[in-house]
Amino acid sequence: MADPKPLVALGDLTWDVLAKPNTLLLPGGDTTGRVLLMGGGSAANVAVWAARVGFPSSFIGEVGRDRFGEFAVQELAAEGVEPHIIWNSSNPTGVILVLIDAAGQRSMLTSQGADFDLRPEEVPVEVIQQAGHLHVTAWSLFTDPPRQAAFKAVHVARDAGLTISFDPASFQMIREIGREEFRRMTRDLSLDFVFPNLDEGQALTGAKEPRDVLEVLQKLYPEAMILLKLAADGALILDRGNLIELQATRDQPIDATGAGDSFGGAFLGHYLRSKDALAAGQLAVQVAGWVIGRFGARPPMDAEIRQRLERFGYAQLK
Ligand SMILES: Nc1ncnc2c1ncn2[C@@H]1O[C@H](COP(=O)(O)OP(=O)(O)OP(=O)(O)O)[C@@H](O)[C@H]1O
Ligand SMILES: O=C(O)C(=O)C[C@H](O)[C@H](O)CO
Repeated sequence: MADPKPLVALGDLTWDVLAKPNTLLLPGGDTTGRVLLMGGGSAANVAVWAARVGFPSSFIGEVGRDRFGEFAVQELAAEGVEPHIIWNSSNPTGVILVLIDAAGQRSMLTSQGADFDLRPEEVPVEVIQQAGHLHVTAWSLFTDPPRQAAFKAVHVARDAGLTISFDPASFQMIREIGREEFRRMTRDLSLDFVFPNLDEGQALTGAKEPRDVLEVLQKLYPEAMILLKLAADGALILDRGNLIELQATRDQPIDATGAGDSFGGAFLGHYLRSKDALAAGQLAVQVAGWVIGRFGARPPMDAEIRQRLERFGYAQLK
């Protein structure tokens, strides 16, 4: 069968600086460093995880013309994500400081750098027109010009018949933009998939209980599949009236950074091929559970994740 048209994620490609008190961090659990630097950015993470489950994927975003930018782009390419990069000579590559507590919960301080310079005229229209799916996050909606760039990308995608997914990214952002304004902006995007976590779902709807949140979200985005991520309580998917409940795995939480992005990327990578929301959701919780048991959003693949992917028929992956 011919390869499906790629997923293209538009938005942030950054470095995460991960720090956890009293823990020495290095990829693979080595103990020779105190702070771990790992590629991040929500949109880039989604592209990487879609690629890791074997779906053709690409990324559009802006990084500084600096060593961090070059390295971040090389990493994407090594993951099999096709980079479409706008190089910025006046603003550096974004850096996210991630503080992780003993329970694995994280808080972030973001310095978006070049991310927040992406202008509508820099969006490579033909890359979107040749793709099958566009993923955007609320990091692009916080300010102009990336907001206008994201709107342009969505309009191009709609005209070219792509499906579109959206991650609200942060409840603080919903609060800062304002619930009504955030709703207005995102309803205009005519989304096919919305991926909030519980905090974001609550901030968007004013409801408290997950099922109430889901119901209001479905009214706000009637055409979309809603995927409500509930951390240790798994996830709920509302697929046009059909409710799917997903149990979380029992992985020991080390660091929650990027759990939601890995969930989204793995889900999309599976679903866009299979159109099977249950199987894609089951894969997504396995992938996200593996991620929370390790540092960072894109820990190096190991035997454990390969085994999990093999159960879903991904035996051929590197
Ligand atoms: N403690 C946990 N135990 C098992 N699985 C978890 C745990 N925390 C998160 N997950 C898995 O990760 C998925 C996404 O987590 P969460 O609900 O925290 O999303 P998020 O807040 O978007 O994540 P992120 O930290 O990337 O912002 C969950 O649906 C679940 O499958
Ligand atoms: O601030 C951003 O742009 C982010 O996307 C933060 C991400 O969640 C973080 O980098 C996770 O890898």
